[in-house]
Amino acid sequence: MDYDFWNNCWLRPTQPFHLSQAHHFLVKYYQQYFDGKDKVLLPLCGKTRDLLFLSDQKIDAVGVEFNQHAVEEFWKESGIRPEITKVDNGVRYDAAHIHLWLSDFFQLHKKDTGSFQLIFDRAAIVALPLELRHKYASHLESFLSPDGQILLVTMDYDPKEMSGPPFCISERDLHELFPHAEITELDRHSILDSHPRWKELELSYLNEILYKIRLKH
Ligand SMILES: C[S@@+](CC[C@H](N)C(=O)[O-])C[C@H]1O[C@@H](n2cnc3c(N)ncnc32)[C@H](O)[C@@H]1O
Repeated sequence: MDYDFWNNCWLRPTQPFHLSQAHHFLVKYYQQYFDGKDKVLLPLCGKTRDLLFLSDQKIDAVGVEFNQHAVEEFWKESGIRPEITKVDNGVRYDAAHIHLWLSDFFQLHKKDTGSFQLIFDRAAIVALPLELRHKYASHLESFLSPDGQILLVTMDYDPKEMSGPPFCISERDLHELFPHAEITELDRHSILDSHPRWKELELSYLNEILYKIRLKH
C-alpha cells in the first residue's frame, strides 16, 4: 500500500480529485439509485462532500479513509463534531447520518459495517495500482447484500499523456475485475475543466464514466 503517496497528496493545499460539492453523478442519479436506501458505502472516501449530501437526505453515509488528515479536515470543514471511538481496525467517527472509519479499507469487513444495498465508488478503484485491484474488487463485493449494486466511476484518458493515479480502467478491465457481474455504462462526462492540474498536463481528454455493477446470482 502506497501510504507515502497519499500522505504527501494530503499535505498539499488542494487535491485534484476533491470537489467542493457533491459529485455530479451522485446528484444526477440520486433519485434513481440512492433514494430510499438506508445506507451507502463510500470506500476510499477522502473528505468527499458526498458524505454530507447523503446525510442531508437522511441516508447513512459510511465512509472509509486511511489518511487521518483527510478525515480531520472533513469534520473541520463540515463544522460537525462527531463522536470518536477507537476500534480494533482504526477509529470510527459517528455523527447523525455519517459514519467515517479511519482505517485501511482492507482491514474493514462486513461484520464491522453490515452489508449494503448500494456502494458508490468514486475515485476509489482508479486510485489503486493494478496489483491491488482484484483484491479490492472482491473485497468491495463482500460488502454487498444479495440484491445490492455498485455505482462505480472510472477514468478515461490517453495513457500516453498521464501515468496515474488516477488510473485508466476500461469496461473490459471491469469485466475481469467483476467476472460474475452484469456491467452497464450509465453516463460519462468530461472533467478537463475541474482542476488546473489536468490543464497543466495538457491532456487531450479526460472523462469520468459511471457504471452500474450488479452481481449475477
Ligand atoms: C483519489 S482519492 C478519492 C477520494 C474520494 N473518493 C473523493 O471522491 O474525493 C483516494 C483516497 O483513497 C485513500 N486510500 C487509498 N488507499 C486506501 C486504503 N487502502 N484504505 C483507505 N483509504 C485509502 C487515499 O488516502 C485518498 O484519500
